[in-house]
Amino acid sequence: MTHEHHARAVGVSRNFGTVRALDSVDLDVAPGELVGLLGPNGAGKTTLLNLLTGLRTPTSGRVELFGGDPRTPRNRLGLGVTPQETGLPETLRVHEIVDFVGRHHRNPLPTHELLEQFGLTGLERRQSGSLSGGQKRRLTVALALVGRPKLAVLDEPTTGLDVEARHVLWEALRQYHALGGTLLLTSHYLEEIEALARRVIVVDRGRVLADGSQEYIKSRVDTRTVSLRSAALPDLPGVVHREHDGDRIRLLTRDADQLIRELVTSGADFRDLHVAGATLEEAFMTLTNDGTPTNADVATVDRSTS
Ligand SMILES: Nc1ncnc2c1ncn2[C@@H]1O[C@H](COP(=O)(O)OP(=O)(O)OP(=O)(O)O)[C@@H](O)[C@H]1O
Repeated sequence: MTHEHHARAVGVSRNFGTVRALDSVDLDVAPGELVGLLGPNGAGKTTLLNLLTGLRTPTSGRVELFGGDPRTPRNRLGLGVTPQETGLPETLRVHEIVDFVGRHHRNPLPTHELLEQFGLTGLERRQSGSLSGGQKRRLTVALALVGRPKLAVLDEPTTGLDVEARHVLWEALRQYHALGGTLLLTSHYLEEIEALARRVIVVDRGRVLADGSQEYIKSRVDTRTVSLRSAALPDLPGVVHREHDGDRIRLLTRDADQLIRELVTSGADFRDLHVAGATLEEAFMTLTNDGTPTNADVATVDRSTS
């Protein structure tokens, strides 16, 4: 049976005691989409994935998986999931774990093929307890795809991976998508969403702030980056976010013209001035906060050190 949406939330809210984790969220994921869910810590991303995959129920509103109730086992057959945290049986070998999970599916991917895709070839006979953190993470994401799911829901699939391992995983996910798979993933790495997702959904404080193509998200915020070199720059009005890399300073602002006027009248010594449009990361920062540190800052640090 085909459905217009693989996953859908209609007016969904979820409370945990007095915390409103999700507040009237509407979301749909159509077959073949590759959707990135972005949001700072505590935004509600995991809660949303848990509702869509049937691990939790909404306080109000409706969720659908393949057109039905996500808690009905039949509706979950086409679903592959990697939660934020997973445990693997430590004494089982890698191939035993993949074979075991694969046997729950009608048409599993051959184990060697899956391990090759995820850069795990050669580790078949290793006990999972002896794998590195990054190898374990790749294995748990691979397990979500072993059954050739129609929809894969991955909560921060690359957290803890080094740059090389992250790229291997991206390639595996791209391959899954190219073969018709639908992907909904969260990430703290904005460059990851930028590299992978066609559609981006920005969530904060339980609400969807923006939903659309990367270009749309960027255009939602009329933000510019003013980049310059200066040994000492005073605080300037109209700066949404400020970042230092040696003497290179990046100022995020909604009004570059005004900021440059302020810069000149401040009398600060500066050189090598550039003005550029918003990257997805900058759009995200502007949408979700006005200067307080968020995961976007973490992602920036990660990029600069990688
Ligand atoms: N089981 C729970 N009991 C109480 N509060 C919860 C529970 N699960 C989530 N919350 C709260 O709901 C809000 C949303 O949490 P959620 O885990 O969905 O955010 P997130 O966007 O996935 O965050 P992160 O990026 O840190 O993983 C937070 O305020 C969190 O503390």
